[in-house]
Amino acid sequence: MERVQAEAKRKTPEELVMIYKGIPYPSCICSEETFCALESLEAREDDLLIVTYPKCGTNWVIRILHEMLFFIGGKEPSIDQAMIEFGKPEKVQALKEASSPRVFSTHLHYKDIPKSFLEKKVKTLLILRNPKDTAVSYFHFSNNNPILPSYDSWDLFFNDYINGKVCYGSFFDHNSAWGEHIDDENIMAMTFEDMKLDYATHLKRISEFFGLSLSEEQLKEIENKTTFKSMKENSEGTHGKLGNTFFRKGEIGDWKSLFSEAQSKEVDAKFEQYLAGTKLGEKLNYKKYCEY
Ligand SMILES: Nc1ncnc2c1ncn2[C@@H]1O[C@H](COP(=O)(O)OS(=O)(=O)O)[C@@H](OP(=O)(O)O)[C@H]1O
Repeated sequence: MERVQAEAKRKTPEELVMIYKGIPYPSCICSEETFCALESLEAREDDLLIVTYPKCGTNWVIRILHEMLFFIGGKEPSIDQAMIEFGKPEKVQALKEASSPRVFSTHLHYKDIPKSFLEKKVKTLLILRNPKDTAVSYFHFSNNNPILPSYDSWDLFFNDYINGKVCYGSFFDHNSAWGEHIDDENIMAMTFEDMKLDYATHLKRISEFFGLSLSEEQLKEIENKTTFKSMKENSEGTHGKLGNTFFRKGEIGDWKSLFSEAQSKEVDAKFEQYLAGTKLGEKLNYKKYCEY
């Protein structure tokens, strides 16, 4: 990872981004070759898939599933914790050979998920977060992670975010396309906010969804190990020098520290256009978390 970051520091902001099938990605860790190789990744019925738009709680849920599988099988899944789309094309071979159960995570839009995952109806946990906190988290992450273009101001970032020009494209496109599948039998959607406010209940729902039978004591232990505080304390070990960047505040409502009223209204308008009246929109509980 340090080599990748050193390489990133030599690139111009434009060079840090590559476009694949119309969507921008961080060029230091994504490539067309890897995307092509992923198309031949065969899913297995016992795979576990986590889907998120960036900054919605991916690392939190990956850790949860690793801890759960540790209790079930006595060892953690062999796959590294990066998104399936990150890395060199050879890495896809390692994913193919990894022993079951495999925990995969991705920020890909629905249309770009390897087809086999859809055909095999792999159990998929979709983690959602309100678009305003997601934006603020993404802004800080972009300015602290050399592989992403950095921004001289929040306003400049906001402009790219609202126009879908950040890596992984538009939050609203991503959410509305996944939202069409929210009732698929193999998909369970859960919000960052619900997890924060009623963690024990949602931890149990995750274990039940994936058919992982855990005792109350085991769930309690997982809960304690995966609090924000605990994950932040261990973040240097799990995420190296970027640990503090991955585990920044872990709060609901931090968007109020940066959004202007006009920016808030712009996001409200996008929500109305893309998600209001949909099941996913309802799940986001937009009024509660995003009212200015
Ligand atoms: N355990 C726990 N509890 C509460 N919040 C947590 C937890 N773990 C991660 N986080 C917060 O999730 C945000 C990072 O999201 P991702 O892991 O999806 O980031 S990434 O897309 O993979 O870079 C980022 O949000 P912000 O703090 O708002 O920036 C993290 O702090």
